Amino acid sequence: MYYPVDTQVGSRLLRLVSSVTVQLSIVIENIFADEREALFASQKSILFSLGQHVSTAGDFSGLTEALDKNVKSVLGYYQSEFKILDEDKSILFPRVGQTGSEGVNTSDCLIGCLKQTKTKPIKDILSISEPRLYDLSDTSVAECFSESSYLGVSFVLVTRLEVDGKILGLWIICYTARPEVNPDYLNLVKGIRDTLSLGVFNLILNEKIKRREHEKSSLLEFSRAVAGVRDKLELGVIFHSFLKNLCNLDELSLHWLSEDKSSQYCYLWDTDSRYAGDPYFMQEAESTRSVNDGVIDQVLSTSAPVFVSTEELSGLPDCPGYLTVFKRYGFRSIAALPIFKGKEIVAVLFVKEYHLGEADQPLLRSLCSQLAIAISDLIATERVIHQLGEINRYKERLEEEKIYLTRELEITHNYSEIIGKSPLLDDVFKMISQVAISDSTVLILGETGTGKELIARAIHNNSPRRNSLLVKVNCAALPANLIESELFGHEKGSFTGATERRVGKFELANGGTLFLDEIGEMPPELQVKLLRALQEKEIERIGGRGVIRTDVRIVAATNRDLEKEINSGRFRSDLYFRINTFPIHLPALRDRADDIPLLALHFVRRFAKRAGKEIVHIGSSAMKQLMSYSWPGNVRELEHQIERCVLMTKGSVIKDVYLPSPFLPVIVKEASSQKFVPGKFDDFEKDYILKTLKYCNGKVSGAGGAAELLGIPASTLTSRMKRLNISKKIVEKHND
Ligand SMILES: Nc1ncnc2c1ncn2[C@@H]1O[C@H](COP(=O)(O)OP(=O)(O)OP(=O)(O)O)[C@@H](O)[C@H]1O
Repeated sequence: MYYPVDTQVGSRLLRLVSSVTVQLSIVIENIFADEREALFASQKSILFSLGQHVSTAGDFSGLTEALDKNVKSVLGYYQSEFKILDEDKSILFPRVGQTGSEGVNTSDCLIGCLKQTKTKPIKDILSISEPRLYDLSDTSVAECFSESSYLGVSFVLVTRLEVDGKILGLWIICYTARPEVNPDYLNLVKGIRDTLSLGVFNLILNEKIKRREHEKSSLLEFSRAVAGVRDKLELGVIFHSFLKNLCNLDELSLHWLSEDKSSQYCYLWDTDSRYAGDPYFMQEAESTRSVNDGVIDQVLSTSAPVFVSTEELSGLPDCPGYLTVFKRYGFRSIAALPIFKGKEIVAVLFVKEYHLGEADQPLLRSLCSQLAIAISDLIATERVIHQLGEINRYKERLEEEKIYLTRELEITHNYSEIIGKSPLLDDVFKMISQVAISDSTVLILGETGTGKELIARAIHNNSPRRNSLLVKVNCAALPANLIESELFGHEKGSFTGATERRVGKFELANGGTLFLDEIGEMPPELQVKLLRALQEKEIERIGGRGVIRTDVRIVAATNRDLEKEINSGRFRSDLYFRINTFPIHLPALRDRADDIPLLALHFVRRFAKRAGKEIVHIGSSAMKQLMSYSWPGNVRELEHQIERCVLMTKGSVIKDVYLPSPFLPVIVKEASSQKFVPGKFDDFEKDYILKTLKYCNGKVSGAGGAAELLGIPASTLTSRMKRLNISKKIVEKHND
């Protein structure tokens, strides 16, 4: 309804209205100003209180608590989160400490949600300095906040945290419904963000300082631990505990490179890992391999960590087994990290599914370079110990050789010549030249004193083994219980009396020839062991823990009829067949009488020289006697006979020989003239030896000694005397 206004009344009214309007405007303006001031004051007090709480927050958890306490109700959010950039700004790490409504800790959902800053939406978000609201139903950004949407968040207001132009990360405010974001709200958010930025900056700095201190103390602890390491085992334990605990590295294996970087082998591995006990891994890892496995070669060429998925691995053309094992045990990826000693890469560390954070690198690098120094020290020590062991073994062998050669020198005379031109000896020479060059086992058969040892030496000296030792073992001269140790050696403490470790004759003869003299006397239990050693070319020291490979040529000799010995059960037929591959029969001296003058003159020259006499000839009657004697003791007997003649001869010609023929029939006669009384063979043997000793006035060895008369070596007689309990006293008693 419209009322016409009296112009006078109307203009008065208009003036009144306009002055009221002015007044009203002033009042309203004042009210607004008051309200803004109140809002400003409340924002100021919020920011003030927040600032106080932020400055005392010791970590991101405290920071979030401070936020929730001071601004959560004002901003009306559901939860808020921080994502902080790593040092090289390539990754956004969610920081532990986000709390949801009612204090629900959601941090677990966010662990591991790393964001690569190079990817499109994250890159864009980081480039905006002003707070921006994102609707999570928009798929182009939802992926960046996937963990939030999982918690029922539908909007996020994201703002960059920065101090002096240095971007620190993002503050993400999460809402379950669209918030009303007006300019006042935005101003408050910005104010809070600036306070938070300072808090975050301080926290990051604080963390850095703490990390450095931790690094320093860890390194100190590590070097202390490593300094006390004595062996690989101890180093392995330290290696695992430090790298696992400090750098969170798991399932480790360290591959050491050769000096020329062409090959590598696994030096240490995680004994707790699932694959550690896998025989395939062990076999693969412990053997030396080329570095060209598609991974280590990459590390070497780039001098940087290499990350490979196990899928990729199995596609590599020559992928070694130790890498494929990782796939078999379910690893999705492997990191291969170079380990430096100074500037040189000395090893590569394989780690399971590992993301190498920038922050971990300095500590890891320092730990690894200390480890590398420790390993190279250990390897150098191992090498020195190994070399010392080798030197000691070598010294031991040289020592044994020296003892042996000295002993040999004492007991042997001149074996360089085999004297004789008879057709029978010629046949022997032919056989020696046939067999010497081969590695065949030779069995020399012949009566005592026919020169079997001489032939054995000739075989050795004409064989390719001549520069190594010919080692002799007299199987008859040693008691049965000692022959085994003599042949195979023993470890210290392996039996009573084994006070020192001893290298056996088999080992001593390695590369050379072992002469088993009087093999027919070897005790049956040892014959089995000898057969095994000959067949398998391996021996075992008494009390030893492993077998020792040997390369020995065997020459055996006996004056026994081995076939008879087999029939009587004293010699193993299998051993006989093993050693009888190339038999050489030495003729008895009586069967090659043509050689007697040559041999006799040879011995005259030798003994005359030794006695300082000038004897040049053997008279014809003496020679006749020598030629007609039957020589049961063969060349040895002739040798001793001539020695005696030389000693007895005054002029330059040997006119008389002193052959033992008169005495032997005496004994035989005496024995045969008596009425036969059956008795033990040992008793008969004992009696016979005693009588011979009596005849020789107790002289065992040398010219005119009992051994010569009995036609056996002095060592054999001594051992038989021991066995039959014939002591010096008994001999003397017998003489009385
Ligand atoms: N043809 C020879 N020329 C020179 N000396 C010889 C010859 N044959 C044997 N002798 C000498 O005779 C001695 C006995 O020789 P050897 O010890 O080789 O005999 P053997 O057959 O091994 O005796 P045994 O069976 O008793 O052990 C040695 O001193 C050796 O030098």
